[in-house]
Amino acid sequence: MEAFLTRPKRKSTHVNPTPEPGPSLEEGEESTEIRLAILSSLYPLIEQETLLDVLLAHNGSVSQASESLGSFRPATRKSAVIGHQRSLRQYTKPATARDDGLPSQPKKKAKSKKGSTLHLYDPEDVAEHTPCTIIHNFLPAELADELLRELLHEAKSFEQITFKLFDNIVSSPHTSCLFLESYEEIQEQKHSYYYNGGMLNDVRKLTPTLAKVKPIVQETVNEQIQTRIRTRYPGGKKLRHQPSKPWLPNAAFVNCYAGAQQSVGWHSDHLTYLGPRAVIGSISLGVAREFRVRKILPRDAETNRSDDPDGEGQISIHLPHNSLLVMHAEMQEEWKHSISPALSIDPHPISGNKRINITYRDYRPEMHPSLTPRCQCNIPCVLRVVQQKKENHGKYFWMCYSNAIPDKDGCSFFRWAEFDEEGIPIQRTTTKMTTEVP
Ligand SMILES: O=C(O)CCC(=O)C(=O)O
Ligand SMILES: [Fe+2]
Repeated sequence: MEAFLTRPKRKSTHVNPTPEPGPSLEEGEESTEIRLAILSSLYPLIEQETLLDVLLAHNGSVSQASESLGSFRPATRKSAVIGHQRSLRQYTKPATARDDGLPSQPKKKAKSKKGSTLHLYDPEDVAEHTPCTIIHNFLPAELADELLRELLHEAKSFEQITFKLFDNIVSSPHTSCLFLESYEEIQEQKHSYYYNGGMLNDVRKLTPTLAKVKPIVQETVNEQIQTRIRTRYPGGKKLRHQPSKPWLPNAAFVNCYAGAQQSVGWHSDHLTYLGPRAVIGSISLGVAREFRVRKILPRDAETNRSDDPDGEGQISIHLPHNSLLVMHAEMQEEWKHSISPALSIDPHPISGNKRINITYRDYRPEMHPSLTPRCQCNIPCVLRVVQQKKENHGKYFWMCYSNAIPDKDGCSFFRWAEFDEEGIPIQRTTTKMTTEVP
């Protein structure tokens, strides 16, 4: 443990958080997230909420938390096997009048209390309690199997994404690869787009089946966006900074989780190239795994408490083979997600112990790195949003990326990012620069 924390440089340390191009660490929260990730990589069988509690009990000291966890082995842990269907509709539907004329039971609000995990299987529950919608049996069965076979073949040569964490080079505990539509876009991607401070070496052309499935995802996601706006958003109106124009997926980021222990830590996906209020269409194939989400509630600077501790628990959405999960426009700014390690999995007839995930993404032309600010390191900045602090909550900002580049220490560049109603960046000629991160 100490060796891990203090060793000056280490080739590939296995750690749990933020691979790319999806995830982004939250501002000012890096240390907690990263410390949690380190603990999580050391104790993969202990729930992240428990690890967080232990970490907080030791004032954020990983080594002390690790010491007290040293002999800890969870006595019992809920089975990770995907099984029964539990619906929350009984709690959330308005109660009907009683036959005996007595007043109806008050409507119970299902909450995900801090420290507990609410397991959701039913699409109506998912839409009600999370910023996602799920569609089961999304593709014709044969097409889903064809896509799975094709991507299992591709995944044989996928690599773990490595990035810099303090002075260590660490790698994500699963493999992935980015697929684009044309060779021009691949070249462009390899030479202009930065992720965690570096560029992607392995970018491939969409496979025939990824290309065939793309318009199906596009149509469904656009329908789902409209339904979401109509049924869930205030006044039935799109969110501020959410584009009105249709969602056009032009990239597919494919993840492969080989075995129960492969995972991805808590993160929000980078908005740098997707822009504000990004929507993502995510297909799951092969082994069913748990997708966990939790809302980031702003905290009071003095008490470090949120207004609604009952809203902070984890929600687990079960993602079976051939399901489409739409992460809606409120997701990346306000929630975090993860694929937690599982104790056990049900093998899939085609993929064995593997799960393939495809996230179709709309890399927006107005977010091209040639149009976004560069910091003093001459590298395009990363776009982030204030998630935790009440002050400036929801505001976007650009900051230096290169802290994540091996052998580079980065600079203190910071600039508020402004967007119009449609989420298009507003270019300013004069810029305010400060070293203070909100
Ligand atoms: O595997 C999944 O379902 C999620 C992957 C993810 O969060 C990402 O690629 O950003
Ligand atoms: Fe993600």
